[in-house]
Amino acid sequence: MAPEQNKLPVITFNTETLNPSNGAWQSTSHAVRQALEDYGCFVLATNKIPSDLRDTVFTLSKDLFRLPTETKIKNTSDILGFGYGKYAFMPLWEYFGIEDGATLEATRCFTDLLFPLGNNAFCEAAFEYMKLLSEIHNCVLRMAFDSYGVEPKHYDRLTESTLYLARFMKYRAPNEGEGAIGLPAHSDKSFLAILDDNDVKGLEVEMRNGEWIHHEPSPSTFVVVAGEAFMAWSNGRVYAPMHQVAMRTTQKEVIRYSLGLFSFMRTTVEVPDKLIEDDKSSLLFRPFSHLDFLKYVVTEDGRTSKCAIKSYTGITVGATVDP
Ligand SMILES: O=C(O)CCC(=O)C(=O)O
Ligand SMILES: [Fe+2]
Repeated sequence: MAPEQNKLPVITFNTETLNPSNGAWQSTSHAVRQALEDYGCFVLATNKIPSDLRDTVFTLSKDLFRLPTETKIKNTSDILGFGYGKYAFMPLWEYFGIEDGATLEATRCFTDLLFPLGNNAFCEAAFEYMKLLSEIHNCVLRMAFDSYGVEPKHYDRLTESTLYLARFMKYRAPNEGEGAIGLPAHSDKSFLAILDDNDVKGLEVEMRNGEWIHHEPSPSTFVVVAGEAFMAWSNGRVYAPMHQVAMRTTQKEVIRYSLGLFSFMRTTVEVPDKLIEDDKSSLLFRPFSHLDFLKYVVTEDGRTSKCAIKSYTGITVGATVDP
């Protein structure tokens, strides 16, 4: 599973790898864990999502962005990044979030709000697609947890409490004089994200050594990105990479659409004992409420911190005190 230089590792999920009693499950689980530790990110190749469903969701989601602004802004949320967003300082980027977006109920509420005359085709396709992404998400998590050898109760507790954010994003090409950055460099505050795009380049990921990988999209592949909450759960083993979206094109007609499913835990996130005992390392992150962490992220401290999760709940080990 060694990646080519300057490429993200590629991991395939198929019927063989997805059967836990098959040897391929174990080797794939280790590859997942390795990729999350080394890159915090990997390309997932799977045919679990039918290509016509994917095409339909991308086509129908374009309707969202054609709506008048007064309709778009009706999609609000108390949590930053969960509602509708378009900001003067990020002029290329626009997004809609659906809180609890892997459920039919929430997808229907969102659809009714934005399309009062109805848009059942969007609602059904978006729900079906996000539900499949949530299954892929759970599979990645289960593999990573298995590879760490933590008891299944840890997986059950977290996945039963998961709040999913489904996000629909659009990036336009820059006008003359505008920069290429659509979404500035950040690490995700989620546990894990599964991303997809309309095969238009743009996602760039920083490796541990500071070099940036420009991801080459392709149909039937997704990008899995670990967030800061996963890093804390793993006591710092999983890497939460900085990443950004850049529209490095002068062709005005190029538009990048992306879809993402981000997980947040409603229950306390804590490092399993096994991960401390294994290498006798010290606990680096106190147990924390993931949803409270999202409130911290928008405070002055949270916004200015180099790594929000470390300043929120990190424990400094072996700090020396100046005499
Ligand atoms: O559009 C993408 O591919 C990435 C989006 C992203 O990084 C985010 O929403 O946090
Ligand atoms: Fe992100």
